[in-house]
Amino acid sequence: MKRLTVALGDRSYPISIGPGLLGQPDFFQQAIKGRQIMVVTNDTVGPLYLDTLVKTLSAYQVDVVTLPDGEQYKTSEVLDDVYSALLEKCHGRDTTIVALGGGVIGDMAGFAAACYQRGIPFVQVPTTLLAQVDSSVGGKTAVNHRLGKNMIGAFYQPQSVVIDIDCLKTLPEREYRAGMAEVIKYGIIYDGEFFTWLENHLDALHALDEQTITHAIYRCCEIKAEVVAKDETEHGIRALLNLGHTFGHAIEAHQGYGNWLHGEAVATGMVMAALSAQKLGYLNDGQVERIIALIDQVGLPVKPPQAMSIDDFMTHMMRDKKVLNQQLRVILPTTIGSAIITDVLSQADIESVIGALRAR
Ligand SMILES: NC(=O)c1ccc[n+]([C@@H]2O[C@H](COP(=O)([O-])OP(=O)(O)OC[C@H]3O[C@@H](n4cnc5c(N)ncnc54)[C@H](O)[C@@H]3O)[C@@H](O)[C@H]2O)c1
Ligand SMILES: O=C(O)C(=O)C[C@@H](O)[C@H](O)[C@H](O)COP(=O)(O)O
Ligand SMILES: [Zn+2]
Repeated sequence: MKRLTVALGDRSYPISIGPGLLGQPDFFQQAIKGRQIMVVTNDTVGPLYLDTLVKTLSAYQVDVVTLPDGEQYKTSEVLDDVYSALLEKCHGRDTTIVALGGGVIGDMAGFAAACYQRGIPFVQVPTTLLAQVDSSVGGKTAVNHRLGKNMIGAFYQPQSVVIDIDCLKTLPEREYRAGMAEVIKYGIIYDGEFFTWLENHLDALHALDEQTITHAIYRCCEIKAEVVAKDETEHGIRALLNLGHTFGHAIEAHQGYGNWLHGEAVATGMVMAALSAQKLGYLNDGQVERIIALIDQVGLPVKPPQAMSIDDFMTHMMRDKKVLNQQLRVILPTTIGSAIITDVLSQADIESVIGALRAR
C-alpha cells in the first residue's frame, strides 16, 4: 500500500493506493466522522462493487443513489437526484458522500457535496484509471452544460481518496486507454523521465502488472498533489494540468458528450497542442513525433474529428475557463517535461495545425 498527502493546511487529505482497499474499513473510518453515508454510484459500477463497499461500511447507516451511466448524464438535472435522495432519507450536515465510480461520478458527487446544505464531507473511491490518476484528486467538481464542459462547478476537496487498483481489472479496454491520456499528460507537462518510463513500460501497464500500475498511479497523484498544493484554485501552475483540454473539451462538447471519451479528446488535444508548440518554435520535430507516437501506441486518436471546422473549434474554445479578457489562452509544451500557458496562439495557427494533422 502506498500513501500520499495533498497538503492544503487544515484541509489536507490522504491518497491511499493499493489492491483490495475497497474491502478494508480502516481507510474509510479515518475519514468519516458522522454515522450516515450516501454512496453515489452508477448502474455499471454499482453491480460490480457496491456490495463490497456496503459491507466495508457496515458500521454506518448507508444509503445509495444510483445514477445513469455516461458523460451525457453529467448534468444539473441528474444531479438533482442526489439531492432528492439525501433529503428523502433525512441526511444532514454530518453525512458523508462516498463517490464510487469514474470521473463522472466523482465530479458529480463532489459537486453535490459542495452544495448540499452548503457543504458536507465527501470521500473519493475512483474506479477508472482516469479517475485514479487525475479526477479524484484536487477538488475540481462540476457538471456539464450543453454549451460547455464542467461549466457549473466548485473547487471542493474530498476528505480522502481511496484507490483500489483491483477495480481496474473490470475496466473496459477503451476506458483504460482513455485513462492513459491523462497519465501521458503528466509526463509531458511535468516529468520527462516519467514520459520515457512510460515509453518503456506500456506492455506491463496494459497487463496491469501490480508494481508497474501502482508506480504510474502513484507518480501521477504525486504530481497532481504537488501542483494542487501550490495553486488550489488555478491562478498559476495548476492550469498546466489543462494541457490538451482547450481543444479536447471543444471536441467533447461539439461531438455530443460521451461520443468522444474525455481521455480520447484530451489525447487529440495534446497532439494539437504539440503541433501548435512546434509551429511557435517551442518543440522540435523529434519531440513532437515522440508525443504523437506514444499517444498512438496506446491506441488513442491523434486527429481531430473530420467534420469539425475551425469555426466549431473557436466557438467552443472561446468559452474555455482559461480565457482572459476575451483572449484565448492554451497550455503548450516547451519540451517533454514542461509546459507554459500562452495567449500567442492565433486562429490561423490552429487552422494550420488542423490542416497538418488531417494531411498526415
Ligand atoms: N475533476 C477533475 O480534476 C477531472 C480530471 C479529469 C477528468 N475529469 C472528468 O472525468 C470524467 C471522465 O472520467 P472517466 O474517464 O472515469 O469516465 P466515466 O466516469 O464515465 O467512467 C468510464 C466508464 O467506465 C465505467 N466504469 C467505471 N469504473 C469501472 C470499473 N472498475 N469496471 C468497469 N467499468 C467501470 C463507467 O461506468 C463508465 O461507463 C469526465 O467528465 C471529465 O471531465 C475530471
Ligand atoms: O485538475 C485540474 O486542474 C485539471 O485541469 C485536470 C483535468 O484533467 C480535468 O479534466 C479537469 O476537470 C479540467 O478542468 P476544467 O477547469 O478545464 O474544466
Ligand atoms: Zn482531464
